[in-house]
Amino acid sequence: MTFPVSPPHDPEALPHSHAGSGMQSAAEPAQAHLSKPHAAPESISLQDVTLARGGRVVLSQISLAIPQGSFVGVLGANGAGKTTLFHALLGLEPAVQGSMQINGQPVRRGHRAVGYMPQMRKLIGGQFTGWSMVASALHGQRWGLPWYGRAGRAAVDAALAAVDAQDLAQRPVAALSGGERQRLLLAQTLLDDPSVLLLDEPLASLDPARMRETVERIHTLARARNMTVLMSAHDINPLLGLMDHVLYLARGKALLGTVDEVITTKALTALYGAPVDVVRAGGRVFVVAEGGGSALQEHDCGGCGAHA
Ligand SMILES: Nc1ncnc2c1ncn2[C@@H]1O[C@H](COP(=O)(O)OP(=O)(O)OP(=O)(O)O)[C@@H](O)[C@H]1O
Repeated sequence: MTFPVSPPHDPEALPHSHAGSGMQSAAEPAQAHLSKPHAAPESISLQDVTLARGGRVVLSQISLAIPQGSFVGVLGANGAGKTTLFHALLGLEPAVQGSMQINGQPVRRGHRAVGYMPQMRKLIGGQFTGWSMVASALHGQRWGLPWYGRAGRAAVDAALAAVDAQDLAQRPVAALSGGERQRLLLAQTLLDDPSVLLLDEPLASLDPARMRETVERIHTLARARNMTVLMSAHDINPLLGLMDHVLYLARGKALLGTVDEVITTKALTALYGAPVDVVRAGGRVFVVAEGGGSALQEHDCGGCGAHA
């Protein structure tokens, strides 16, 4: 997927024409919440939330509600605020204004119901086995706990089994492929049996087949455990057909809805405040800025080749 460059924060108009669609934007704070069969309770909700980094507003007056069990792709150009949003939901970045709840409770640091896979994943502890690497995240601890107790060991075994990684348990992490390490990282996030998973670019550096396999694995796990998943990505295509909703961030605003509601020329042009084309070809979706490649960030050019 390709995204246009997002200019510095400029909270201007978003489309006001989605009434009745279930799509939510910061311009429509009173919009009905996303619908799910059986009226699932809210898993994540934000009211009028503004987030800043380094004294600069990154997301402005965001209001949204995500039902329990939703699988949400979080999309946006570099710097759009995906990681900032995750940090805020983890209680690591206080909101400048507004309120945020997870499972009906105000967000707080160290919430056991929230599993998190960070974006920057240096290979710390590559000398460990897969089992030790997963165990190192028990109860939020990292690296070096010598003894875990019976319950802890069972939790590690269960997490490894959940991601089909028992065969990696005794292998040195340094000798594993990126995709295998990804599975161990996912196992870490499952240790506390979370009801919400925040996954920051878990597909980074995977090949297309591994990307899809990873999304399917996470989707299957999420469905089986009724977990809410927010997964940030730079390419929407591996997520197509599995996401319930897209949360698209641009220019300090957020747009939440189904793929068909959000990933349209009209909706994204309004969100960006600049011409954006959504092109569907061969079962894939591409988002391109008017003027083509030069306006696009290299990192976002998952589909640039198709438009050359
Ligand atoms: N520690 C920091 N101090 C100051 N500004 C920061 C910090 N971290 C991020 N920012 C800024 O906040 C904005 C949002 O960054 P964020 O990391 O949330 O974007 P992102 O959508 O996750 O981007 P990417 O796709 O590149 O990971 C960017 O303009 C970034 O430069």
